[in-house]
Amino acid sequence: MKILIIGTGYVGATTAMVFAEIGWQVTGLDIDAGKIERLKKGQLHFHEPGLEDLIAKHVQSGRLRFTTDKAAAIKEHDVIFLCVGTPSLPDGSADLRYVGQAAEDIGRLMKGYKLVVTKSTVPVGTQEQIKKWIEAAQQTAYPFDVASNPEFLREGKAVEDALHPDRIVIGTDSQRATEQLKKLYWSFSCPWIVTTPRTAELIKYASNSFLATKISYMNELARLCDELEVNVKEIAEGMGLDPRIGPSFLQAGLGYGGSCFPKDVSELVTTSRKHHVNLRILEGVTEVNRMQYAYLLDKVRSRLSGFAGKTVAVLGLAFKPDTDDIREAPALRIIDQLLLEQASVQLYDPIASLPGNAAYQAVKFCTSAEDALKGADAIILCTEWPEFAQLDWKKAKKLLKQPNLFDGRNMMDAKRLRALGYYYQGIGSGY
Ligand SMILES: NC(=O)C1=CN([C@@H]2O[C@H](COP(=O)(O)OP(=O)(O)OC[C@H]3O[C@@H](n4cnc5c(N)ncnc54)[C@H](O)[C@@H]3O)[C@@H](O)[C@H]2O)C=CC1
Ligand SMILES: O=C(O)[C@H]1O[C@H](OP(=O)(O)OP(=O)(O)OC[C@H]2O[C@@H](n3ccc(=O)[nH]c3=O)[C@H](O)[C@@H]2O)[C@H](O)[C@@H](O)[C@@H]1O
Repeated sequence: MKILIIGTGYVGATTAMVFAEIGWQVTGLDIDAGKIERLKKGQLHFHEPGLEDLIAKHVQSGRLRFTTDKAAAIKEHDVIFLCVGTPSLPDGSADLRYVGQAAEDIGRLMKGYKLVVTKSTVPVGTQEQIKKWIEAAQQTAYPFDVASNPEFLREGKAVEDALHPDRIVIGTDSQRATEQLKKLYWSFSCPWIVTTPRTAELIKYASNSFLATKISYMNELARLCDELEVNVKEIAEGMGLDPRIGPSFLQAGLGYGGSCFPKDVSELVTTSRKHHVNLRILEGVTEVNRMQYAYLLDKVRSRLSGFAGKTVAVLGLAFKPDTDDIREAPALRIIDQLLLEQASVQLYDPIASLPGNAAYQAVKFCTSAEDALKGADAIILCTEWPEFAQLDWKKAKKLLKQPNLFDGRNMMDAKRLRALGYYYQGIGSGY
């Protein structure tokens, strides 16, 4: 079986690598010619640890190739994975325009049987819609099957997650599709869930939304911790030792960002409303997350008695470490608000960069953390890059106008920084 991956972003490029790594012949197709040109040379168009080396390895071995030629690619491959984006529409629901275009291409250009597998995160019922799109575009009624195969990888850990998944979820009504997918994933020994397309689609949204719920729960609790002079990190540790709770996703901070949690929670809430079900917990999760950055900014504003004329060093821009992805990054909201309130912003991130639009012209983008700290009245730590923990904070203090450190990721040792003379505040750092 030859595999075609439509969409070579984070998920598509990683999926292409995985199938090449386990021995299949794989082609990546994208409408973005720039991305494809780079991938053909074994170069990645985003930062993801370890991925570029593996892609280069398989481009060189000939097992992995990339193209923009839809017609040839769709004709030549029997198994097609959809890995295109599904961003949010203004009403919060998922924009299926790219999925629709890819399905339409497949229907129009197929010349024999195809198995069409959706890895993109799509609302419940989308497999039925994909079937309709393909049928509507077909000139000849070639047979095909559809299957949902949601992806659970994390950015920054994509290689490890995709090569060693916790589970493989397949949603299809077709026995032939199930057998083909089992063959494709031959080397994986993790648990399998084979179910209906709708169940598979909902498993993905329910998983992301639950993880987002854990985060918002801890963030709300962190606010209480601040009032009670209790440290939320110790609360998380104490809770996490209960195996029914588990230690992961209990880190309070600036809230969740990224291309998935915000859009997926919002899609699930929107879909539920259409079905006259109010997911009140998830509405609360969204609301807590929406205001979490403001909770930290309030602390900074009050310490500085307002932002006008003040210099603020923002450390970290990416929505989390080990990625250059800034989609829905809390740091962006913080910068927007600081600029609105006429602060001077000095920003440093080891990898991520700001969007090129005029709104950010006023931000001084620095080449090191030390550079960003020079003359600052306060530091806001937005992403827990390990290099920030390793900074010489004693020396750094001399660069600052005022030693105010606001740790939006609770990553620093509060006691040590206070002993060095910093005014230190985390989120729920309590005492
Ligand atoms: N980024 C992540 O960590 C994860 C993302 N997902 C889901 O996977 C999907 C893809 O996400 P990303 O990889 O982050 O998106 P992305 O934006 O990085 O990549 C999507 C790619 O699809 C291409 N594309 C769009 N329309 C196309 C078409 N008609 N034909 C060929 N290529 C086309 C775009 O040019 C782009 O390169 C989304 O539904 C997302 O929710 C799921 C799990 C993890
Ligand atoms: O559907 C997706 O796209 C993916 O979304 C998340 O992965 P990702 O967004 O890459 O990153 P996470 O590690 O989950 O972090 C998301 C956000 O939550 C924040 N977070 C995470 C954990 C925590 O305890 N506290 C917390 O604030 C992070 O800082 C980050 O902003 C899920 O973890 C993946 O399983 C899923 O496949």
